[in-house]
Amino acid sequence: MQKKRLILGGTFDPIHYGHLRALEEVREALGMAEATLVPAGHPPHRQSPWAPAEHRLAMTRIAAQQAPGLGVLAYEVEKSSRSYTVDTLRHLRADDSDGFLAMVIGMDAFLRFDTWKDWQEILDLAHLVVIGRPGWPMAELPEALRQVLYERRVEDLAALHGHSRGKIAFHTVTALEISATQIRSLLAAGRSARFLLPDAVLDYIARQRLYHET
Ligand SMILES: Nc1ncnc2c1ncn2[C@@H]1O[C@H](COP(=O)(O)OP(=O)(O)OP(=O)(O)O)[C@@H](O)[C@H]1O
Ligand SMILES: O=C(O)c1ccc[n+]([C@@H]2O[C@H](COP(=O)([O-])O)[C@@H](O)[C@H]2O)c1
Repeated sequence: MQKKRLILGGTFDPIHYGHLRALEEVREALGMAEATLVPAGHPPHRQSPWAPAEHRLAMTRIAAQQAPGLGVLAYEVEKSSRSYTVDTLRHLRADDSDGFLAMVIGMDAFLRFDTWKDWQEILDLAHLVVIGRPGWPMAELPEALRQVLYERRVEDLAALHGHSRGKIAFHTVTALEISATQIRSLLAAGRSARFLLPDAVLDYIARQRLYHET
């Protein structure tokens, strides 16, 4: 069955309003009813997330309950191997080879996109929606990515709808300078992280004592 799918992958350690608001704004700008968060199980590029995958999945599910149409794909957490984005996209394409598939990626992640496993295949499996993030200028883009932009960039999100995959669009979202690193530091120092992430996620963190001093 052909679907329209919009995904945002992340370590989500923990998920916060920077993630949620960015995905919400892209979803709305694309005129889509649904969007999916994809927590990474074993991120290939990090030594180790702070919270175990099952807790990051649980926090992501709690956050997703806040909005109708927001879903969570547990695929990367449920498989034992490393979470390469290309594998997840192949998995989604196995279900729906022709449907519209777009992946949101922050500018900080896009600047290193040419180091991702089979990154050129990723571009043939899905659209990329690159969102601006405070402090990460485009000027730092490596040459390989400049070339890819030259070949694949479209003017705006609306132009993606003419294709099911393979294009890159930039979209500016409300700049929320929130990071999971900042939240972990605040909590470890015994300080408040309220209003940076959903209260229900904070309650879960407190119950599970995930980032607090021991
Ligand atoms: N405040 C934000 N605004 C827009 N995009 C964001 C924001 N925070 C994270 N993202 C994007 O969301 C995706 C997942 O991010 P991730 O889970 O690594 O969060 P993070 O806050 O960057 O975490 P950490 O501080 O641990 O590196 C990435 O593509 C990242 O660029
Ligand atoms: O597949 C890869 O090689 C790859 C390399 C770096 C990052 N990613 C994915 O990019 C997303 C954002 O990563 P991060 O570190 O910002 O949470 C997350 O879904 C990662 O699995 C994927």
